[in-house]
Amino acid sequence: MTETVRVELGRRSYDVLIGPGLIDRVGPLIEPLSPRGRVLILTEERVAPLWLERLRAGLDGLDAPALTLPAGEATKSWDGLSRSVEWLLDQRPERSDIILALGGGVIGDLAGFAAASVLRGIRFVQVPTTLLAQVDSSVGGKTGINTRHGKNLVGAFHQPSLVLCDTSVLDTLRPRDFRAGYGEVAKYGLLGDSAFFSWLESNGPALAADESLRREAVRRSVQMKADIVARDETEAGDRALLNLGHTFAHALEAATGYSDRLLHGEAVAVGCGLAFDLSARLGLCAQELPGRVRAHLAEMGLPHDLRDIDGPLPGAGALVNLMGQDKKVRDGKLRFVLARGVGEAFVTSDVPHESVVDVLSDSLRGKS
Ligand SMILES: NC(=O)c1ccc[n+]([C@@H]2O[C@H](COP(=O)([O-])OP(=O)(O)OC[C@H]3O[C@@H](n4cnc5c(N)ncnc54)[C@H](O)[C@@H]3O)[C@@H](O)[C@H]2O)c1
Ligand SMILES: O=C(O)C(=O)C[C@@H](O)[C@H](O)[C@H](O)COP(=O)(O)O
Ligand SMILES: [Zn+2]
Repeated sequence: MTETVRVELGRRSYDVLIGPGLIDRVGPLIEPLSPRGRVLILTEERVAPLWLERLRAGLDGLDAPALTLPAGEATKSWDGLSRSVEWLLDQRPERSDIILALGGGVIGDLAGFAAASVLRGIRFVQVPTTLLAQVDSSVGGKTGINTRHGKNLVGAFHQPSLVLCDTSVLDTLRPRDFRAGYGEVAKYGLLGDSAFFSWLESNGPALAADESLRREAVRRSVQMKADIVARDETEAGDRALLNLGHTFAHALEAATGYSDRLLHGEAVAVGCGLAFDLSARLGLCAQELPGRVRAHLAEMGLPHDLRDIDGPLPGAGALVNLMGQDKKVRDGKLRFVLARGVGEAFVTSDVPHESVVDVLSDSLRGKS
């Protein structure tokens, strides 16, 4: 059973297909995009041994050279970009070729940026292999890399031409990577769909083992993202809601060196807990709401407080300084995505500095 969500962006509209077994049909599915072109695959060393040959078999004999990069967030870097771009140029690409990203959000963001840059833009297809990439990073066209100045600070909006979310590919994910992806799934319910959050409270623990529930979670997440992106492709307004928890998350990822100490989805879970703490502290939402959010994140095995992060962290003041690298900063003021309730997020810069420091200090309390 395959579900389709359409991302409506005029002549750059595209489909997101969701269901088991899509990887075996990649050839016929991408053929209409470029009947004569080649497929240039970017992937990484953990995904390639599991899924590359299967994908190639599904390409029905199409010419499809592949570059296999190191796994992990450090690949979403200048070094990863230059290796990708130089390899793509070695293949003597033409504009009728297609770049195919086979991997999680790291490969998707990197390959998308390479696709935006090579020959000033080649079409690309996302075959996301993590829960996070299926529900979030493969859709919407935000591509880019991290630099020493911060997370995702160099990149481009470059929409894919097709997204193939094969839900059976998630079977090989390590449990920790599945849980991290769930951080972004929970985010959707928290930011804009309280019925979805209630559904997740009932069904979240069963998702990892049940393909049809997983497909439903991916479909609802992708549909919400597609609607938001169609309204606001380049984040002039509503799209910033997708950043719930991220002002905190990106600072924490910088503080932990973009390493396995804290995965992006885990940082988002901690950030969502803190965003609800801040909302309650400012009297915007009910005082018991952060407890409800945390109870669900904890049930899903996700961190939700700074004291849940192993190893040393900077103090509250230093974390606030790191938040200053955020793209939502306006006139030097931090902007946050806060909430009046579950599913009722909004963007505001009306947040006293001391309240942010207090929330961070509380969350650090008891940290060893
Ligand atoms: N562009 C966007 O809109 C957007 C949205 C959300 C997140 N992101 C970015 O996405 C990145 C995080 O993505 P991620 O969580 O997918 O990380 P990732 O790409 O590093 O994948 C997580 C881990 O899973 C492994 N893996 C991938 N697929 C697998 C599979 N099928 N079986 C077994 N192992 C597999 C990878 O090797 C890696 O170790 C971050 O850089 C984040 O900033 C971007
Ligand atoms: O697609 C978006 O818009 C998002 O904000 C999705 C986020 O989950 C994602 O982490 C994104 O990469 C953050 O973008 P940034 O522009 O805040 O770096
Ligand atoms: Zn994110």
